[in-house]
Amino acid sequence: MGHSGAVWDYRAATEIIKDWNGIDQVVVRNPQGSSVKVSLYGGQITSWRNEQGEELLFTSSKAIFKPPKAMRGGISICFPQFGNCESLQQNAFARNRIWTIDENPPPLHPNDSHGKSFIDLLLKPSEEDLKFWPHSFELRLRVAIAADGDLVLISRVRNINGKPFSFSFGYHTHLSVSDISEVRIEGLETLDFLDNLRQRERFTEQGDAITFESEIDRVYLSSPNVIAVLDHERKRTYVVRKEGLPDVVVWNPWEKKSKSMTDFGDEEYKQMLCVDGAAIERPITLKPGEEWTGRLTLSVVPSSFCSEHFDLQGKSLR
Ligand SMILES: O=P(O)(O)OC[C@H]1O[C@H](O)[C@H](O)[C@@H](O)[C@@H]1O
Repeated sequence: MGHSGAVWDYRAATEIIKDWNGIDQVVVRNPQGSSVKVSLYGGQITSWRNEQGEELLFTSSKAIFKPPKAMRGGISICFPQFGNCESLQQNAFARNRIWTIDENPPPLHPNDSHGKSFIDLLLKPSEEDLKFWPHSFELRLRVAIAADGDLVLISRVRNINGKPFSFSFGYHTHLSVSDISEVRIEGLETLDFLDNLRQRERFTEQGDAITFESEIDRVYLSSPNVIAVLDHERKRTYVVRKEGLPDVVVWNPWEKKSKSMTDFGDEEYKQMLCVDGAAIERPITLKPGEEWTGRLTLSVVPSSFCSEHFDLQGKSLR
């Protein structure tokens, strides 16, 4: 769809296409040509491209585009649980449900206006969902592509239940990298983390920036709101800004685990790094009628913008 006249009309900036299973997928473009795709299956972000049309998120060549699993790649919305617990499937279940387009969402905070290229999605629990997670909620997701190409995700969870409930949440984000051994994360140094590879034992990060030479699956706790993922080979840096999401999960399955995953190529761990803004250690509790908001903004900047300058670029989270 094109747009008519001088005014950028967000309806014209969105296009509905069918995804791999005939499920609707919304493509949102900004006037500069950056785009994001979101599937109504899981509210999963399946693509984020810059003005040059370059894909910025990783998707496995072996991804299985079929419910009931989430597609291996992009960004999946993990709610009401990020991680494992006995009653629910790992990282489930919002990412395995069909969402709807929210034509008339309650207004967002005025600071949450990111131009006019956006779409709003909504998930409510089915009767079946309520049997194993008996808490009525509304989960809203705003997906926006800002004028500068930033990808903005705003999730809102509202308790429409008679009783309080608690949940964890995560944006399970697969970044596309040139070579994992050339990548480092800045912003997590000296933090405490739970090591999922060692029964969630708590450790303190020692070194400088985080680099990769083996499998990693950690929940960094109470992290700063801005984190940088530097890709030396591509000379570009992902800047992750978050709000309401104190924790960061860092995951790479490395060689051995990759080989055991049916929906992931044996060598693909080299081109992927998951850096997930999340709320895990302290679950969010909502009383009846209360609402929680979790915001994530992803930007890509040339690596020549060194990390100390991130806060000087005039980019705030909102
Ligand atoms: O296979 P998935 O359910 O998408 O999970 C993939 C990974 O997600 C998170 O990063 C968890 O910390 C990992 O333990 C998990 O293996």
